[in-house]
Amino acid sequence: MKFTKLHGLGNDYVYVNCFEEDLSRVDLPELARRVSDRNFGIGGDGLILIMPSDRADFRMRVFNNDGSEAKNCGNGLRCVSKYVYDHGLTQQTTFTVETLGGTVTPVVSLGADGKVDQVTIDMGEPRFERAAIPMTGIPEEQVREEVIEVDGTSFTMTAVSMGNPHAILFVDEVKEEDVRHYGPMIEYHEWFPERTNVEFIQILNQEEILFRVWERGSGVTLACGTGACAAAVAAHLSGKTGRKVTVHLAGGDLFIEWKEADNRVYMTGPATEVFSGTYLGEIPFK
Ligand SMILES: N[C@@H](CCC[C@H](N)C(=O)O)C(=O)O
Repeated sequence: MKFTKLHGLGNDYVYVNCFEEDLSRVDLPELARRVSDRNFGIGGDGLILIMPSDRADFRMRVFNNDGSEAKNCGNGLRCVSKYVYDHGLTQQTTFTVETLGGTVTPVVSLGADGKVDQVTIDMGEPRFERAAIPMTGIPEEQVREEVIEVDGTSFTMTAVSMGNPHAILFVDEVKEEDVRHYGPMIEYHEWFPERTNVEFIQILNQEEILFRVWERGSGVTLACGTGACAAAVAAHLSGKTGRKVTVHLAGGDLFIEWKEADNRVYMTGPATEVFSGTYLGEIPFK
């Protein structure tokens, strides 16, 4: 199986071009676990398939490194955009990509070498109702600056769906050890029937947020695009930032704008291709 390794600010996935590779008989969750393994596989935060779509120009499927399938992935979308343009699957600098969370429209900007450098993506409208996250409780109610208690510690949390669930925790100081300790407890908290991504954010000023993430199904990663969008939305809702912010992630910066005119969230950031190769490990069939 041919693959390409790309990352968005260090959020790295193994990408397979399914216009060329037929994975229809493959056990995809198991393949994701195998290729993601950093010792026995290729290594990555998960597996992303670039596929034909019958309703958009392309389709993206995302599997976390535990094999669970996610509805959306911001860094993945930027990398898919880079891949399809740089590898000649499209000549257009804007196109549509179908995900389980809806269809999005990336716009790529080219560097001096004619390859994709930055990608801006209309990530759609954020959702706040408990039913949309999903969270237990009254379906139409929103969770805004609510207290969640884990292991004797209280966090102020706002829940946002960007096609996938995000628990945004406002903290005075982002600490790596807290992400590793409390992240998994909140991911599996009984309030979240489909688990959740967990973001720890520290507001630096009206235009900047410091951000660390515990991703559902992948653990600590260096960046999360949908998480950065959700963090920008939650911070603005609480009156802590404006509508345009720079989010400082462990792997670098993303620029996020939640536009008032259309209520949609726009994410801009880089995508990087690192290497490609042939996976010689055993392919698990269904
Ligand atoms: N890294 C991603 C999100 C990947 C999926 C997530 N772990 C989930 O299960 O929802 C991003 O950049 O958005």
